[in-house]
Amino acid sequence: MSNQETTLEEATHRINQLRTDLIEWTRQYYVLDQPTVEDHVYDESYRQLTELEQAFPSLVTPDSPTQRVGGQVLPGFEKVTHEIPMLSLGDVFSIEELSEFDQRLQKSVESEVSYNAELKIDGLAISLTYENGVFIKGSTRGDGTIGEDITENLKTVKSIPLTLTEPISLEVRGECYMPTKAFIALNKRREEAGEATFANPRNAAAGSLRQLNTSETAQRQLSTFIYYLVNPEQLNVKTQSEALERLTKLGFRTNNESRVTNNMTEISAYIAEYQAKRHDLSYDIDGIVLKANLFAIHDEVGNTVKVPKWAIAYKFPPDEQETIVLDIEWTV
Ligand SMILES: NC(=O)c1cc2c(=O)c3cc(F)ccc3oc2nc1N
Repeated sequence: MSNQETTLEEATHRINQLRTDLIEWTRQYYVLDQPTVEDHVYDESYRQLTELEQAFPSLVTPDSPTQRVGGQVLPGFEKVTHEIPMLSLGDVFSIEELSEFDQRLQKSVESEVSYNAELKIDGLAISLTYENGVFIKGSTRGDGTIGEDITENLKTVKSIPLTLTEPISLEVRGECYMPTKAFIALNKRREEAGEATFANPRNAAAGSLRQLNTSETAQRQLSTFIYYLVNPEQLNVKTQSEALERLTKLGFRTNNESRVTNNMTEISAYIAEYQAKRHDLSYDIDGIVLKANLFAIHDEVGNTVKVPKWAIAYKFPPDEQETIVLDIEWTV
């Protein structure tokens, strides 16, 4: 075999090994929050992969970790139509209103309604589409029907898998957010650079995803929690709690603070627990989301034009910490 072929074969073998390692290490660090290798080990492998791909461009694949860095400056964002509208959640602001929602829903269906209770992440709603297990499109909610194609920016978000653990085609939805630590560091950098700071992590995440310079997005340390499987029957999943388990197995980052609750007592306890824990979390939440756990109930009660009738968001009252910050800003 000529020298070139041998190195091509070696390169193929070496690239596959590096890619497998880097994809697994990325998943452990960014999806599971359980890194197993030191940064310098990751960086050295990444450097070798980049070098080999530059020497053998034909060996680059869409799921290679090197495809995440962005580095393009986009002319703008294409529009995307959501085949299935991306709705918003109805809001309630008290346990009484929540109880009324629960009673209304219990009355409109025969079976006992149990809810999957989830933290309401304060970020930006996104939709991710995969074809045969490969990430092909990501978009914002927009007005629920028309969103913006931000695929290139979402590729830089390391908790978003570029390939799934199974070669299936599906759409999922979730929240893209900026962790509190990343938000504080970003605002510090911006302040030092004499740039305007972001008011909160949600605005920072939105601003980061709307960057036309994708390498800027790549530096914003965004993360995700995926919470919605658009076609659960496709995967033969019957409840929201099962859907979250399935999404995790497929390689998505899901929030593991969610819990099935069977009555208002358990719901109130969950709300009290996370209202107390709110500032110990590494990300902002602005409430709790309750979803009828059984998908059969979703089909039975359906949606209004704007919101699902099988889910509700309970918003936390603004806590003193936020009001103090507002006062300081106001006086300044
Ligand atoms: N911010 C959130 O953490 C969060 C948001 C939504 C939604 O916006 C949402 C909107 C729908 F039409 C249906 C289900 C949903 O479930 C959701 N679940 C969540 N955990």
